[in-house]
Amino acid sequence: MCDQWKEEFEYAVQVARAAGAVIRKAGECEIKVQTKSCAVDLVTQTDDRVEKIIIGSLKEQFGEGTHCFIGEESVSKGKPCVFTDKPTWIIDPVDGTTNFVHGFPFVAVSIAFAVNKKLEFGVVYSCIEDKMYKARKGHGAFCDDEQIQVSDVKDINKSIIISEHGTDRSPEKVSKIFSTMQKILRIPVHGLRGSGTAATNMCLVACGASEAFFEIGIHCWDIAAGVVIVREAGGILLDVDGGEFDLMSRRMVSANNKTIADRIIKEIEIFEVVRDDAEI
Ligand SMILES: O=P(O)(O)O[C@H]1[C@H](O)[C@@H](O)[C@H](O)[C@@H](O)[C@@H]1O
Ligand SMILES: [Mg+2]
Repeated sequence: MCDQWKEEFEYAVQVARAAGAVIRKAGECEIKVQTKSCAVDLVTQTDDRVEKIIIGSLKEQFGEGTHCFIGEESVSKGKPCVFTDKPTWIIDPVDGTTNFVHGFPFVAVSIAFAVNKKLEFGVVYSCIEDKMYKARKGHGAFCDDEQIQVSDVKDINKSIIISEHGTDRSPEKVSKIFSTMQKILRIPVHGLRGSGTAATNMCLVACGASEAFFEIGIHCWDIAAGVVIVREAGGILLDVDGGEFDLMSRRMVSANNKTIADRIIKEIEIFEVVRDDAEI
C-alpha cells in the first residue's frame, strides 16, 4: 500500500524527460509564437505538441477511462478545468513559455498526480539545465538522485525571495505586485529573484536556494508538481492571506518554514483572480 502510485511516478519521470528532449530540440529551430489571453501570454506549437505527447503516453500506459487530465493547453482551448476525486494528472508541458521563446534558459515540464484531490507526486524537469526534480508523498524530494531539503534560515533579513509578475498587466494589478515587491525589498531581504517558471521557482525553494516563492495569478498546472516537491523537502504551502493553501485558487506562498512565510504574507497586497475551477 505504501508503494502506491510508484509505477505512475516512475513513468511520469520518463515522460517528463522525453518531453524535455522535445522542447530542447524545438528550441534549436525557428519558434512560431502566438498569443492566448493577451499580447504577453505566449504560446507556441511546442506547448501544444508536448502536451499531446505527454497526455497521449499517459493514456496509453494507464488507460483513458479511469484517469483524468488537466493540461494547460487543453484548458486554454476550452476544456473545463474540473478537479474531481478521480486519479488526475495536472500538466504544464512548457512552464516558462516566454523564456523558451527568448532562449532564456529556464524552461520546465511539470507533471503532477492527485487522487481524491490530494497530490500524490510531482515531477519537474528543468530541461535546459537538465535537472530532474521529483517527489512522492512520504518519500522525500530529489534533484536527480540527490535528496533535497529547504533552507533552515528563519531570519527574513538573510533570505532570498522569489516572485513573478505574470501576464496580467492591468494597472491596478501591476501596481499591487510592485508595491508588494518594494515592501519586501525594504524589509530588507538579501534579494528578490524570479526564474520565469513557477515550477522551477518552487524547486529552488525545495533545494534551499531561496527561502520563499509567492505569486497571485499562477495556475494549478504551474505549481501542482512543485507543491509536492516543496512539501517533501520540508517546506510549507499557504494561501497569500495566511490561510490554507488551495490548489485551484491561483494564490500561493511556498516557503522553507512558517516564520518566513508569515513575514512575507504581512507584505502581500492581495488582488482578485478568477479561480481555475470557476464555472465560466
Ligand atoms: O505560461 P507558462 O509559461 O506555462 O507559466 C508561467 C505563467 O504564465 C506566469 O504567469 C508565471 O509568472 C510564470 O512563473 C509561469 O510559470
Ligand atoms: Mg506554466
